[in-house]
Amino acid sequence: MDSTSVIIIGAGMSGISAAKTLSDAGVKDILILEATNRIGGRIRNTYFADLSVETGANWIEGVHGEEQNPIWEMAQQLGLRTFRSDYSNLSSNTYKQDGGRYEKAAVEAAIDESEKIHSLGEKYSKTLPPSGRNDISISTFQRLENKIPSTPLEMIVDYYSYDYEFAEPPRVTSLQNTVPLPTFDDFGDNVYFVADERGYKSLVYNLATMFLKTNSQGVIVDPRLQLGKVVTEIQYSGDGATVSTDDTSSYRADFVLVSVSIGVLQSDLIKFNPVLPKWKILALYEFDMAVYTKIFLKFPFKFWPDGDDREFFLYASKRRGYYPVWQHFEKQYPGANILMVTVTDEESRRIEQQDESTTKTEAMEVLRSMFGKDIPQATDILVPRWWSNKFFRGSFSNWPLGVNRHEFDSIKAPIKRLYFTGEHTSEHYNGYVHGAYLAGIDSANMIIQHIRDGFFEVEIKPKDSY
Ligand SMILES: Cc1cc2nc3c(=O)[nH]c(=O)nc-3n(C[C@H](O)[C@H](O)[C@H](O)COP(=O)(O)OP(=O)(O)OC[C@H]3O[C@@H](n4cnc5c(N)ncnc54)[C@H](O)[C@@H]3O)c2cc1C
Repeated sequence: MDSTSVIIIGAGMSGISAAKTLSDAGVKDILILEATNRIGGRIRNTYFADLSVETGANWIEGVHGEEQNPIWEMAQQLGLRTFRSDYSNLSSNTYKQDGGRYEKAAVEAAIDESEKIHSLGEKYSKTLPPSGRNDISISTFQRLENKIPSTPLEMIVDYYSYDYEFAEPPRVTSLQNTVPLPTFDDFGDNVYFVADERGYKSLVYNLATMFLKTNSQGVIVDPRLQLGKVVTEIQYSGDGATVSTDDTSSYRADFVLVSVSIGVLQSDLIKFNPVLPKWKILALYEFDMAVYTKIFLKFPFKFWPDGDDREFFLYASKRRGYYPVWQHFEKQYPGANILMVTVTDEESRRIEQQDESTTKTEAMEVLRSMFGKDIPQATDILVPRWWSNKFFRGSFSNWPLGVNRHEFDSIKAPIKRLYFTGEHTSEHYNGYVHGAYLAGIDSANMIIQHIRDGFFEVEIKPKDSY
Protein backbone atom coordinates (compact mmCIF):
# COMPACT_ATOMS: atom_id res chain seq x y z
CA MET A 1 0.00 0.00 0.00
CA ASP A 2 1.55 3.30 -1.12
CA SER A 3 1.44 6.12 1.38
CA THR A 4 0.59 9.70 0.48
CA SER A 5 0.44 12.94 2.42
CA VAL A 6 -3.12 13.87 1.47
CA ILE A 7 -5.86 11.93 -0.31
CA ILE A 8 -8.56 14.14 -1.77
CA ILE A 9 -11.87 12.46 -2.47
CA GLY A 10 -13.64 14.05 -5.42
CA ALA A 11 -12.37 16.06 -8.40
CA GLY A 12 -15.04 18.77 -8.53
CA MET A 13 -14.19 22.45 -8.13
CA SER A 14 -13.51 22.20 -4.39
CA GLY A 15 -11.33 19.07 -4.61
CA ILE A 16 -9.23 20.52 -7.42
CA SER A 17 -8.90 23.91 -5.75
CA ALA A 18 -7.82 22.20 -2.50
CA ALA A 19 -5.30 20.03 -4.34
CA LYS A 20 -3.83 23.06 -6.11
CA THR A 21 -3.55 24.97 -2.81
CA LEU A 22 -1.72 22.01 -1.25
CA SER A 23 0.55 21.68 -4.26
CA ASP A 24 1.34 25.43 -4.28
CA ALA A 25 2.30 25.15 -0.59
CA GLY A 26 4.77 22.36 -1.41
CA VAL A 27 2.52 19.41 -0.48
CA LYS A 28 2.95 17.64 -3.80
CA ASP A 29 2.47 14.15 -2.45
CA ILE A 30 -1.27 14.08 -3.07
CA LEU A 31 -3.74 11.65 -4.59
CA ILE A 32 -7.13 12.63 -5.96
CA LEU A 33 -9.68 9.79 -6.12
CA GLU A 34 -12.69 10.56 -8.30
CA ALA A 35 -15.65 8.19 -8.73
CA THR A 36 -16.67 9.25 -12.25
CA ASN A 37 -14.49 9.20 -15.35
CA ARG A 38 -14.10 12.98 -15.52
CA ILE A 39 -13.24 16.01 -13.43
CA GLY A 40 -15.65 18.89 -12.79
CA GLY A 41 -18.30 17.17 -10.64
CA ARG A 42 -21.46 19.27 -10.71
CA ILE A 43 -19.97 21.43 -13.45
CA ARG A 44 -20.69 19.37 -16.51
CA ASN A 45 -21.56 19.92 -20.16
CA THR A 46 -23.06 17.46 -22.58
CA TYR A 47 -24.09 17.47 -26.22
CA PHE A 48 -27.74 18.07 -26.99
CA ALA A 49 -28.90 18.73 -30.55
CA ASP A 50 -25.22 19.06 -31.53
CA LEU A 51 -24.62 21.83 -29.02
CA SER A 52 -22.68 21.86 -25.79
CA VAL A 53 -25.17 22.60 -23.00
CA GLU A 54 -24.50 22.78 -19.27
CA THR A 55 -26.52 20.27 -17.28
CA GLY A 56 -25.02 21.42 -13.96
CA ALA A 57 -23.77 24.89 -13.03
CA ASN A 58 -24.56 27.37 -15.80
CA TRP A 59 -24.15 30.88 -14.41
CA ILE A 60 -21.28 32.77 -12.86
CA GLU A 61 -23.27 34.42 -10.12
CA GLY A 62 -22.23 37.68 -8.52
CA VAL A 63 -20.36 39.84 -11.04
CA HIS A 64 -19.40 43.56 -11.29
CA GLY A 65 -19.63 44.20 -7.54
CA GLU A 66 -17.18 45.74 -5.11
CA GLU A 67 -15.23 42.50 -4.88
CA GLN A 68 -14.16 40.41 -7.84
CA ASN A 69 -15.73 36.95 -8.03
CA PRO A 70 -12.72 34.61 -8.50
CA ILE A 71 -14.70 32.49 -10.97
CA TRP A 72 -15.41 35.54 -13.11
CA GLU A 73 -11.71 36.34 -13.12
CA MET A 74 -10.87 32.79 -14.30
CA ALA A 75 -13.56 32.96 -16.99
CA GLN A 76 -12.11 36.23 -18.29
CA GLN A 77 -8.62 34.75 -18.39
CA LEU A 78 -9.83 31.74 -20.39
CA GLY A 79 -12.02 33.89 -22.63
CA LEU A 80 -15.07 31.81 -21.77
CA ARG A 81 -18.15 32.73 -23.82
CA THR A 82 -20.60 34.28 -21.38
CA PHE A 83 -23.86 36.24 -21.65
CA ARG A 84 -25.32 38.55 -19.06
CA SER A 85 -28.80 37.38 -18.07
CA ASP A 86 -31.27 40.22 -18.10
CA TYR A 87 -34.43 39.46 -16.15
CA SER A 88 -35.73 43.02 -16.25
CA ASN A 89 -38.39 42.25 -18.87
CA LEU A 90 -40.24 39.53 -17.01
CA SER A 91 -43.20 41.86 -16.56
CA SER A 92 -43.80 41.70 -20.32
CA ASN A 93 -43.23 37.96 -20.47
CA THR A 94 -45.43 36.35 -17.87
CA TYR A 95 -48.02 33.90 -19.18
CA LYS A 96 -51.32 32.87 -17.63
CA GLN A 97 -52.15 29.22 -17.11
CA ASP A 98 -55.20 29.51 -19.35
CA GLY A 99 -53.53 31.43 -22.13
CA GLY A 100 -52.43 34.96 -22.86
CA ARG A 101 -50.01 37.19 -21.04
CA TYR A 102 -50.60 39.28 -17.92
CA GLU A 103 -50.80 43.01 -18.29
CA LYS A 104 -47.34 44.46 -17.81
CA ALA A 105 -48.57 46.76 -15.04
CA ALA A 106 -50.04 43.83 -13.08
CA VAL A 107 -46.75 41.91 -13.15
CA GLU A 108 -44.79 45.04 -12.29
CA ALA A 109 -47.02 45.60 -9.29
CA ALA A 110 -46.51 41.99 -8.13
CA ILE A 111 -42.73 42.27 -8.55
CA ASP A 112 -42.65 45.64 -6.73
CA GLU A 113 -44.63 44.18 -3.85
CA SER A 114 -42.32 41.14 -3.65
CA GLU A 115 -39.22 43.38 -3.72
CA LYS A 116 -40.69 45.61 -1.03
CA ILE A 117 -41.24 42.64 1.30
CA HIS A 118 -37.77 41.34 0.42
CA SER A 119 -36.17 44.68 1.42
CA LEU A 120 -38.06 44.65 4.70
CA GLY A 121 -36.84 41.08 5.17
CA GLU A 122 -33.24 42.26 4.68
CA LYS A 123 -33.62 44.89 7.36
CA TYR A 124 -35.28 42.44 9.76
CA SER A 125 -32.67 39.77 9.09
CA LYS A 126 -29.86 42.15 10.08
CA THR A 127 -31.48 42.70 13.49
CA LEU A 128 -31.45 38.97 14.37
CA PRO A 129 -28.84 37.76 16.92
CA PRO A 130 -25.91 35.84 15.39
CA SER A 131 -26.83 32.70 17.36
CA GLY A 132 -29.59 32.08 14.81
CA ARG A 133 -31.91 31.40 17.72
CA ASN A 134 -34.54 33.78 16.38
CA ASP A 135 -34.17 32.88 12.72
CA ILE A 136 -37.38 32.41 10.74
CA SER A 137 -38.14 31.14 7.26
CA ILE A 138 -38.65 33.54 4.37
CA SER A 139 -42.34 32.52 4.29
CA THR A 140 -42.76 33.27 7.97
CA PHE A 141 -41.47 36.76 7.37
CA GLN A 142 -43.93 37.17 4.48
CA ARG A 143 -46.67 36.06 6.85
CA LEU A 144 -45.56 38.62 9.46
CA GLU A 145 -45.96 41.25 6.76
CA ASN A 146 -49.34 39.76 5.93
CA LYS A 147 -48.23 38.95 2.41
CA ILE A 148 -48.46 35.27 1.54
CA PRO A 149 -48.22 34.80 -2.24
CA SER A 150 -51.37 32.95 -3.22
CA THR A 151 -52.56 33.90 -6.72
CA PRO A 152 -50.78 32.23 -9.68
CA LEU A 153 -49.15 35.57 -10.50
CA GLU A 154 -47.93 36.16 -6.93
CA MET A 155 -46.73 32.54 -6.73
CA ILE A 156 -44.69 32.71 -9.94
CA VAL A 157 -43.05 35.98 -8.85
CA ASP A 158 -42.28 34.38 -5.47
CA TYR A 159 -40.95 31.25 -7.19
CA TYR A 160 -38.70 33.31 -9.44
CA SER A 161 -37.39 35.32 -6.43
CA TYR A 162 -36.58 32.36 -4.17
CA ASP A 163 -36.99 28.83 -5.53
CA TYR A 164 -35.26 29.69 -8.80
CA GLU A 165 -32.19 30.71 -6.76
CA PHE A 166 -32.24 28.28 -3.81
CA ALA A 167 -34.08 25.33 -5.42
CA GLU A 168 -36.25 25.06 -2.31
CA PRO A 169 -39.38 26.96 -1.33
CA PRO A 170 -39.22 29.99 1.01
CA ARG A 171 -41.09 27.86 3.55
CA VAL A 172 -37.87 25.96 4.35
CA THR A 173 -35.20 28.56 3.55
CA SER A 174 -33.55 30.50 6.40
CA LEU A 175 -34.23 34.23 6.24
CA GLN A 176 -31.20 35.11 8.32
CA ASN A 177 -28.70 33.23 6.15
CA THR A 178 -30.02 34.00 2.67
CA VAL A 179 -31.53 37.48 2.85
CA PRO A 180 -29.42 39.40 1.97
CA LEU A 181 -27.31 36.88 0.08
CA PRO A 182 -23.54 37.42 0.47
CA THR A 183 -22.90 36.29 -3.14
CA PHE A 184 -24.72 39.31 -4.57
CA ASP A 185 -23.81 41.66 -1.72
CA ASP A 186 -20.09 41.02 -2.14
CA PHE A 187 -19.64 40.25 -5.82
CA GLY A 188 -22.46 42.22 -7.44
CA ASP A 189 -25.96 41.58 -8.72
CA ASN A 190 -25.09 40.45 -12.24
CA VAL A 191 -25.18 36.85 -13.37
CA TYR A 192 -23.53 35.56 -16.54
CA PHE A 193 -24.68 32.49 -18.44
CA VAL A 194 -21.86 30.28 -19.72
CA ALA A 195 -22.35 28.95 -23.26
CA ASP A 196 -18.97 27.78 -24.45
CA GLU A 197 -18.04 24.77 -26.54
CA ARG A 198 -15.28 23.90 -24.01
CA GLY A 199 -17.83 23.88 -21.19
CA TYR A 200 -17.92 25.67 -17.83
CA LYS A 201 -15.82 22.71 -16.63
CA SER A 202 -12.82 24.08 -18.56
CA LEU A 203 -12.30 26.37 -15.55
CA VAL A 204 -11.80 23.33 -13.31
CA TYR A 205 -9.69 21.63 -15.94
CA ASN A 206 -7.51 24.70 -16.35
CA LEU A 207 -6.98 24.90 -12.59
CA ALA A 208 -6.01 21.20 -12.55
CA THR A 209 -3.43 21.60 -15.33
CA MET A 210 -1.63 24.22 -13.23
CA PHE A 211 -0.34 21.45 -10.96
CA LEU A 212 -1.04 18.11 -12.69
CA LYS A 213 1.06 16.82 -15.60
CA THR A 214 -0.48 16.90 -19.08
CA ASN A 215 0.61 15.34 -22.37
CA SER A 216 1.25 17.26 -25.58
CA GLN A 217 -2.51 17.25 -26.35
CA GLY A 218 -3.25 18.89 -22.99
CA VAL A 219 -4.75 15.70 -21.52
CA ILE A 220 -4.05 15.18 -17.81
CA VAL A 221 -1.79 12.15 -17.46
CA ASP A 222 -0.69 12.67 -13.88
CA PRO A 223 -0.97 9.50 -11.75
CA ARG A 224 -1.99 11.70 -8.81
CA LEU A 225 -5.43 11.97 -10.40
CA GLN A 226 -7.22 8.62 -10.43
CA LEU A 227 -10.59 8.52 -12.20
CA GLY A 228 -13.21 5.79 -11.83
CA LYS A 229 -12.26 5.27 -8.16
CA VAL A 230 -15.39 5.00 -6.04
CA VAL A 231 -14.45 5.44 -2.39
CA THR A 232 -16.45 3.06 -0.22
CA GLU A 233 -14.69 3.26 3.13
CA ILE A 234 -12.50 5.66 5.08
CA GLN A 235 -10.74 4.43 8.20
CA TYR A 236 -9.31 7.34 10.13
CA SER A 237 -7.37 7.95 13.33
CA GLY A 238 -4.98 10.44 14.88
CA ASP A 239 -2.14 8.96 12.84
CA GLY A 240 -3.63 8.94 9.37
CA ALA A 241 -6.22 7.21 7.26
CA THR A 242 -6.84 4.32 4.90
CA VAL A 243 -9.19 4.80 2.00
CA SER A 244 -10.77 1.83 0.20
CA THR A 245 -12.36 1.90 -3.25
CA ASP A 246 -14.90 -0.40 -4.86
CA ASP A 247 -12.23 -2.08 -7.02
CA THR A 248 -10.70 -3.43 -3.77
CA SER A 249 -7.77 -0.98 -3.81
CA SER A 250 -6.59 0.64 -0.58
CA TYR A 251 -4.62 3.81 -0.13
CA ARG A 252 -2.85 5.06 2.96
CA ALA A 253 -2.38 8.75 3.76
CA ASP A 254 -1.50 11.15 6.54
CA PHE A 255 -4.68 13.15 5.85
CA VAL A 256 -7.93 12.68 3.96
CA LEU A 257 -9.98 15.53 2.56
CA VAL A 258 -13.56 14.62 1.64
CA SER A 259 -15.08 16.91 -1.00
CA VAL A 260 -18.19 14.90 -1.94
CA SER A 261 -21.54 16.70 -1.83
CA ILE A 262 -23.57 16.91 1.37
CA GLY A 263 -26.14 14.76 -0.43
CA VAL A 264 -23.53 11.98 -0.73
CA LEU A 265 -22.53 12.45 2.92
CA GLN A 266 -26.20 12.00 3.86
CA SER A 267 -26.27 8.69 1.96
CA ASP A 268 -24.44 5.49 2.87
CA LEU A 269 -22.10 5.46 -0.15
CA ILE A 270 -19.04 6.02 2.04
CA LYS A 271 -18.64 4.11 5.29
CA PHE A 272 -16.64 5.91 7.98
CA ASN A 273 -14.67 3.83 10.41
CA PRO A 274 -15.07 4.69 13.28
CA VAL A 275 -18.57 6.03 12.59
CA LEU A 276 -18.74 9.80 12.56
CA PRO A 277 -19.46 11.38 15.94
CA LYS A 278 -23.05 12.31 16.69
CA TRP A 279 -22.46 16.08 16.47
CA LYS A 280 -21.15 15.61 12.94
CA ILE A 281 -24.00 13.38 11.81
CA LEU A 282 -26.56 15.80 13.26
CA ALA A 283 -25.05 18.77 11.47
CA LEU A 284 -24.73 16.92 8.14
CA TYR A 285 -28.35 15.79 8.22
CA GLU A 286 -29.76 19.15 9.24
CA PHE A 287 -28.41 20.94 6.18
CA ASP A 288 -30.37 20.62 2.93
CA MET A 289 -29.35 19.22 -0.44
CA ALA A 290 -31.69 20.92 -2.91
CA VAL A 291 -32.61 19.71 -6.39
CA TYR A 292 -32.55 22.00 -9.44
CA THR A 293 -33.26 20.63 -12.91
CA LYS A 294 -32.80 22.28 -16.27
CA ILE A 295 -34.80 20.51 -18.96
CA PHE A 296 -33.79 21.12 -22.59
CA LEU A 297 -36.24 20.82 -25.49
CA LYS A 298 -35.38 20.89 -29.19
CA PHE A 299 -37.90 22.09 -31.82
CA PRO A 300 -37.93 22.00 -35.62
CA PHE A 301 -38.48 25.75 -35.71
CA LYS A 302 -38.94 28.72 -33.43
CA PHE A 303 -42.47 29.65 -32.35
CA TRP A 304 -41.74 31.82 -29.30
CA PRO A 305 -41.16 35.56 -29.47
CA ASP A 306 -37.43 36.17 -29.80
CA GLY A 307 -35.18 39.07 -28.92
CA ASP A 308 -33.12 39.93 -25.86
CA ASP A 309 -36.13 41.31 -24.05
CA ARG A 310 -37.90 37.95 -24.41
CA GLU A 311 -35.08 35.63 -23.28
CA PHE A 312 -36.75 34.68 -20.00
CA PHE A 313 -40.46 34.00 -19.61
CA LEU A 314 -42.62 32.76 -16.78
CA TYR A 315 -45.56 30.38 -16.67
CA ALA A 316 -47.98 31.18 -13.84
CA SER A 317 -49.61 27.86 -13.03
CA LYS A 318 -52.10 27.37 -10.23
CA ARG A 319 -49.78 24.57 -9.17
CA ARG A 320 -46.74 26.39 -7.73
CA GLY A 321 -43.49 25.49 -9.47
CA TYR A 322 -45.06 23.66 -12.43
CA TYR A 323 -42.74 24.26 -15.44
CA PRO A 324 -42.28 27.82 -14.18
CA VAL A 325 -39.17 29.52 -15.64
CA TRP A 326 -38.34 29.32 -19.36
CA GLN A 327 -35.40 30.58 -21.37
CA HIS A 328 -34.71 30.71 -25.10
CA PHE A 329 -31.21 30.60 -26.54
CA GLU A 330 -31.44 32.91 -29.55
CA LYS A 331 -28.48 34.89 -28.24
CA GLN A 332 -26.32 31.98 -27.13
CA TYR A 333 -27.07 29.54 -29.95
CA PRO A 334 -28.76 31.44 -32.81
CA GLY A 335 -31.01 29.21 -34.91
CA ALA A 336 -30.70 26.24 -32.55
CA ASN A 337 -34.43 26.29 -31.65
CA ILE A 338 -33.85 25.09 -28.10
CA LEU A 339 -35.82 26.03 -25.00
CA MET A 340 -34.81 25.37 -21.42
CA VAL A 341 -37.25 25.10 -18.52
CA THR A 342 -36.17 24.95 -14.90
CA VAL A 343 -37.94 22.99 -12.18
CA THR A 344 -36.88 22.41 -8.58
CA ASP A 345 -37.45 20.43 -5.38
CA GLU A 346 -40.52 18.14 -5.44
CA GLU A 347 -41.11 18.76 -9.15
CA SER A 348 -37.49 17.81 -9.89
CA ARG A 349 -37.84 14.58 -7.92
CA ARG A 350 -41.16 13.76 -9.56
CA ILE A 351 -39.78 14.41 -13.05
CA GLU A 352 -36.58 12.46 -12.40
CA GLN A 353 -38.75 9.42 -11.64
CA GLN A 354 -40.89 9.53 -14.75
CA ASP A 355 -39.90 8.72 -18.32
CA GLU A 356 -38.87 11.46 -20.68
CA SER A 357 -41.84 11.08 -23.01
CA THR A 358 -44.20 11.92 -20.10
CA THR A 359 -42.11 14.97 -19.25
CA LYS A 360 -42.15 16.01 -22.90
CA THR A 361 -45.95 15.67 -23.01
CA GLU A 362 -46.33 17.80 -19.86
CA ALA A 363 -43.95 20.47 -21.13
CA MET A 364 -45.75 20.54 -24.51
CA GLU A 365 -49.11 21.10 -22.78
CA VAL A 366 -47.64 24.05 -20.90
CA LEU A 367 -46.14 25.49 -24.09
CA ARG A 368 -49.47 25.07 -25.93
CA SER A 369 -51.26 26.99 -23.24
CA MET A 370 -48.70 29.77 -23.65
CA PHE A 371 -48.31 29.82 -27.44
CA GLY A 372 -51.37 28.07 -28.88
CA LYS A 373 -52.28 24.65 -30.24
CA ASP A 374 -50.39 24.90 -33.52
CA ILE A 375 -46.86 24.87 -32.18
CA PRO A 376 -44.60 22.02 -33.35
CA GLN A 377 -43.79 18.97 -31.22
CA ALA A 378 -40.42 18.93 -29.50
CA THR A 379 -38.16 16.54 -31.40
CA ASP A 380 -35.79 15.87 -28.53
CA ILE A 381 -35.59 16.31 -24.75
CA LEU A 382 -32.81 16.18 -22.17
CA VAL A 383 -33.60 15.67 -18.48
CA PRO A 384 -30.52 15.64 -16.21
CA ARG A 385 -30.95 13.50 -13.09
CA TRP A 386 -28.74 14.89 -10.33
CA TRP A 387 -30.88 13.65 -7.45
CA SER A 388 -30.92 10.00 -8.60
CA ASN A 389 -27.17 10.02 -9.21
CA LYS A 390 -25.46 8.37 -6.24
CA PHE A 391 -22.34 10.52 -6.70
CA PHE A 392 -24.30 13.78 -6.21
CA ARG A 393 -27.78 13.19 -4.68
CA GLY A 394 -28.99 16.65 -5.66
CA SER A 395 -27.71 19.87 -7.13
CA PHE A 396 -26.49 22.22 -4.39
CA SER A 397 -26.93 22.91 -0.68
CA ASN A 398 -29.52 25.31 0.64
CA TRP A 399 -29.44 26.85 4.10
CA PRO A 400 -32.60 25.70 5.87
CA LEU A 401 -34.34 27.17 8.88
CA GLY A 402 -33.01 25.65 12.10
CA VAL A 403 -29.33 25.55 11.15
CA ASN A 404 -27.19 28.18 12.77
CA ARG A 405 -23.46 28.89 12.79
CA HIS A 406 -22.91 26.08 15.33
CA GLU A 407 -24.23 23.36 12.99
CA PHE A 408 -22.64 25.01 9.97
CA ASP A 409 -19.17 25.08 11.58
CA SER A 410 -19.68 21.47 12.66
CA ILE A 411 -20.22 20.38 9.03
CA LYS A 412 -16.80 21.69 8.11
CA ALA A 413 -14.89 20.73 11.26
CA PRO A 414 -12.20 18.06 10.90
CA ILE A 415 -12.12 14.91 13.01
CA LYS A 416 -8.57 13.84 13.77
CA ARG A 417 -6.98 13.69 10.31
CA LEU A 418 -10.24 13.56 8.40
CA TYR A 419 -11.06 16.93 6.80
CA PHE A 420 -14.10 18.16 4.88
CA THR A 421 -14.61 20.58 2.03
CA GLY A 422 -17.13 21.30 -0.77
CA GLU A 423 -19.56 24.08 -1.59
CA HIS A 424 -21.63 23.18 1.50
CA THR A 425 -18.70 24.16 3.73
CA SER A 426 -18.16 27.59 2.18
CA GLU A 427 -18.14 30.31 4.80
CA HIS A 428 -20.44 32.66 2.88
CA TYR A 429 -21.17 31.20 -0.53
CA ASN A 430 -22.61 27.72 -0.07
CA GLY A 431 -24.37 26.41 -3.16
CA TYR A 432 -22.17 28.14 -5.72
CA VAL A 433 -19.13 27.36 -7.87
CA HIS A 434 -17.20 30.23 -6.23
CA GLY A 435 -18.19 28.77 -2.83
CA ALA A 436 -16.70 25.41 -3.84
CA TYR A 437 -13.52 27.08 -5.07
CA LEU A 438 -13.00 29.17 -1.92
CA ALA A 439 -13.94 26.28 0.40
CA GLY A 440 -11.26 24.12 -1.26
CA ILE A 441 -8.63 26.75 -0.48
CA ASP A 442 -9.85 27.12 3.11
CA SER A 443 -9.83 23.40 3.91
CA ALA A 444 -6.43 22.90 2.26
CA ASN A 445 -5.03 25.72 4.40
CA MET A 446 -6.28 23.97 7.54
CA ILE A 447 -4.37 20.82 6.51
CA ILE A 448 -1.27 22.89 5.69
CA GLN A 449 -1.45 24.42 9.16
CA HIS A 450 -1.86 20.94 10.67
CA ILE A 451 1.22 19.68 8.80
CA ARG A 452 3.23 22.73 9.85
CA ASP A 453 2.23 22.83 13.52
CA GLY A 454 1.54 19.17 14.12
CA PHE A 455 -2.04 19.91 15.12
CA PHE A 456 -5.06 21.92 14.04
CA GLU A 457 -7.80 22.98 16.36
CA VAL A 458 -11.15 24.41 15.48
CA GLU A 459 -13.29 26.01 18.04
CA ILE A 460 -16.95 25.17 17.66
CA LYS A 461 -18.70 27.40 20.09
CA PRO A 462 -21.79 26.19 21.88
CA LYS A 463 -25.02 27.02 20.11
CA ASP A 464 -25.97 29.86 22.43
CA SER A 465 -22.66 31.70 22.36
CA TYR A 466 -22.70 32.85 18.73
C1 LIG B 1 -28.20 21.59 -11.95
C2 LIG B 1 -27.21 22.46 -11.22
C3 LIG B 1 -27.21 23.82 -11.45
C4 LIG B 1 -26.29 24.64 -10.79
N1 LIG B 1 -26.21 25.96 -11.13
C5 LIG B 1 -25.22 26.72 -10.63
C6 LIG B 1 -24.97 28.01 -11.18
O1 LIG B 1 -25.63 28.42 -12.14
N2 LIG B 1 -23.99 28.74 -10.62
C7 LIG B 1 -23.22 28.29 -9.59
O2 LIG B 1 -22.32 29.01 -9.12
N3 LIG B 1 -23.41 27.04 -9.10
C8 LIG B 1 -24.37 26.25 -9.62
N4 LIG B 1 -24.50 24.96 -9.18
C9 LIG B 1 -23.73 24.50 -8.02
C10 LIG B 1 -22.27 24.15 -8.36
O3 LIG B 1 -22.23 23.33 -9.49
C11 LIG B 1 -21.66 23.44 -7.16
O4 LIG B 1 -21.78 24.27 -6.01
C12 LIG B 1 -20.17 23.10 -7.31
O5 LIG B 1 -19.85 22.67 -8.60
C13 LIG B 1 -19.84 22.02 -6.29
O6 LIG B 1 -18.49 21.66 -6.34
P1 LIG B 1 -17.91 20.67 -5.22
O7 LIG B 1 -16.49 20.44 -5.54
O8 LIG B 1 -18.27 21.16 -3.88
O9 LIG B 1 -18.75 19.32 -5.40
P2 LIG B 1 -18.85 18.30 -6.63
O10 LIG B 1 -18.79 19.05 -7.90
O11 LIG B 1 -20.04 17.47 -6.38
O12 LIG B 1 -17.52 17.43 -6.50
C14 LIG B 1 -17.45 16.29 -5.70
C15 LIG B 1 -16.87 15.15 -6.51
O13 LIG B 1 -16.86 13.97 -5.68
C16 LIG B 1 -17.12 12.86 -6.50
N5 LIG B 1 -17.56 11.74 -5.64
C17 LIG B 1 -18.79 11.56 -5.07
N6 LIG B 1 -18.80 10.42 -4.35
C18 LIG B 1 -17.56 9.87 -4.46
C19 LIG B 1 -16.96 8.68 -3.96
N7 LIG B 1 -17.63 7.83 -3.18
N8 LIG B 1 -15.67 8.41 -4.31
C20 LIG B 1 -14.97 9.26 -5.10
N9 LIG B 1 -15.49 10.40 -5.60
C21 LIG B 1 -16.77 10.71 -5.28
C22 LIG B 1 -18.17 13.33 -7.47
O14 LIG B 1 -18.21 12.53 -8.63
C23 LIG B 1 -17.69 14.77 -7.75
O15 LIG B 1 -16.88 14.83 -8.89
C24 LIG B 1 -25.38 24.09 -9.86
C25 LIG B 1 -25.38 22.72 -9.63
C26 LIG B 1 -26.27 21.90 -10.32
C27 LIG B 1 -26.19 20.41 -10.14
